[in-house]
Parts: sequence; structure tokens; C-alpha cells
Amino acid sequence: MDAVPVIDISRFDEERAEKVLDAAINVGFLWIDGHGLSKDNVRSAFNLSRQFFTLDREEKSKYPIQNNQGFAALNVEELDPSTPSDYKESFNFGADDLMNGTQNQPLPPVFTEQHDFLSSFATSCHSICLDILKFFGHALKVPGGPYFLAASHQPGASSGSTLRLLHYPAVEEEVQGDNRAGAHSDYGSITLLFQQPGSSGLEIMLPGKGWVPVPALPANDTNSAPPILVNIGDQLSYWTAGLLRSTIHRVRMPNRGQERYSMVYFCHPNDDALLEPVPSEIVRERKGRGANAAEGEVLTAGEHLRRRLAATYGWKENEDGQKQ
Ligand SMILES: O=C(O)CCC(=O)C(=O)O
Ligand SMILES: [Fe+2]
Repeated sequence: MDAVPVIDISRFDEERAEKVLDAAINVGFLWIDGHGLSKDNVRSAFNLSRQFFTLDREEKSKYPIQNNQGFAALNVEELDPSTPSDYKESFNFGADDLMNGTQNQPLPPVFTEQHDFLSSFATSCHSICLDILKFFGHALKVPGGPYFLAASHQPGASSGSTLRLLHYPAVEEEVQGDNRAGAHSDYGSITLLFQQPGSSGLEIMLPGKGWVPVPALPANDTNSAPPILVNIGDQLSYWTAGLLRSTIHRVRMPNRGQERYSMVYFCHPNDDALLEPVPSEIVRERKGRGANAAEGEVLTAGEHLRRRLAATYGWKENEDGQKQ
């Protein structure tokens, strides 16, 4: 996909850091290669996802989404309030718990039996995100360089980091228009998006270009998983006064009879991180704040997430993060 560059992050150098920053400023999406995740790992995760979503609806509904963890049935989520709710189902894992070994979330046997695998998958995703954040820290020339942003994304610290499995069932008739995931930007710092080879439906909104499809890249013949799609979320946009683009995207599935599986790792800062512009000359030169920020208001990452989730699921949470 020409609009979205592919960048090999297996080595850290000036040129690559500049390319990563450039893609984040101009597109908000990039493919990363040299990420170190194996094809087998990604395949196993997709297999687990398929095992879960093919369970009876009744069985899946024993784990209803609460505090952004668990199962959201078809049409529960409404990513874009101006369009009908999303004809997709999902399962969210609290990735901080998966990483720190304190599993509080009720899980079906299909997942508890593979808990070690899920923990290691989430840990790998998080460490890929830390690698990418190091490129940004370096290119933005913040104090501490590569470690500045990574330092507020400690693996296992209390955060909104989430591993999410998604299933878009095949339909024969049009279901509420073609929008299967309404237009939205992501809430965290950066997102890793896994699609299966041959899979289509994802579109991103680019200035001057409109909606641009971003189909999965083909599988390669190495042991490595194909390049992973990365996008900038709102929190990194706040931190960089809107310099890094939190690009709006959606899923449309006009091809009848096709289903789609995708997996997403939302990397979030520690809950107590303040979403104020980072001390960078490059950011200081920039006027304004990131997407949706009211003038003069500085939120913590945890507060920001609570607000966004309340809007998405139509529920409110109290200070302790309890659903009301
Ligand atoms: O399924 C997809 O490819 C997109 C999912 C997505 O954008 C999200 O869950 O935030
Ligand atoms: Fe998204």
C-alpha cells in the first residue's frame, strides 16, 4: 500500500527514526517489518480467536464486557455515534494483567488453557510498541531520547493497554450499511493491527485522498510474521500537540459472504501519565493541542480512556472505574 510506508525497525538508526516520525506526522499509519514476532505466534493467536468466536452465543455472553474487558456481542459497540452500531464481535483482555500475572478477568476455558501463550503474546506486542516509542523519543529529541516515552509505558503497570480479538461475521444481506467498525481514532498511544493475509475492509482517512483501503500485506516465506500495521492513537497526538496524527479509520465489508478476523494491541501509557505536550523543540514549534483536547485541560491517560469508553459503549464509569 503506497500511502503507508513499510519500515524495518530491526536496527535503530537516525534514518529509520526520521522515517518513522515522518510517517506518523503525515499518515498516522505505518507498516513495521523486522519486529521479531513469528508467523507461528500470530497464527496461534488467530486460531484461539476463531475457537472463541465459534462458541455458542450463550457461552460467550457469560463474559460480558465490563471495564473494557470481556466479550462485546454484535452491535454492542458504536465507534461512530453518527452511524448505526458495529456489526462485529470482540473480546478484550486487560493486557496489564496478562503481563503482570495477576489475572482478575473472568476468562472462558479456551483462554485459561492458553494463558501462558496469551501472556507471552501480549508481552511481545508491548515490547514491539516500546521499540517504536524509542524511535519517536529519539526523533522528537526529548530529554532522555529513546527512553522518554518508553518510560511511561512500563509493561504490567496499571494502564489501559488491551489485547483485542475481533470477528466480523460474513453476511449475505446488507447489514446496516457497509460500516462494520464505525469511523474512529484509537484511544491509546500506539496500536498494532494484525490482519490475515488476503483480508480487506480496513480504510484510513487521509487529507486530500479521502478513504484509502489498507488491505493485509501478503505472507512471506520466512518464519517471521508479515509486517504489522501500526497507527498513532489520541494519547500520542496529545503528547505531541497534534504533530503525530491520530488518523481516523473504519472497517467496511462490501463483499458479501466474507468474514474478517483481526487482532489489535492497544498500547497505553501508565494510568497516571499526564497528557501534556512533551518537552521537544519540534513539538513546541507546533500550535494547539492534539485531537479533541479542550484548551488548557490536561488529562491523565486513565481519565482520557474513561471518557472515550463511556462514549463508545454508552455507559458511564465512576471514579473507581466501575460500570454504572
Ligand atoms: O478490525 C480492524 O481491522 C480494525 C479494528 C479497529 O480499528 C479497532 O478496534 O480500533
Ligand atoms: Fe481502531
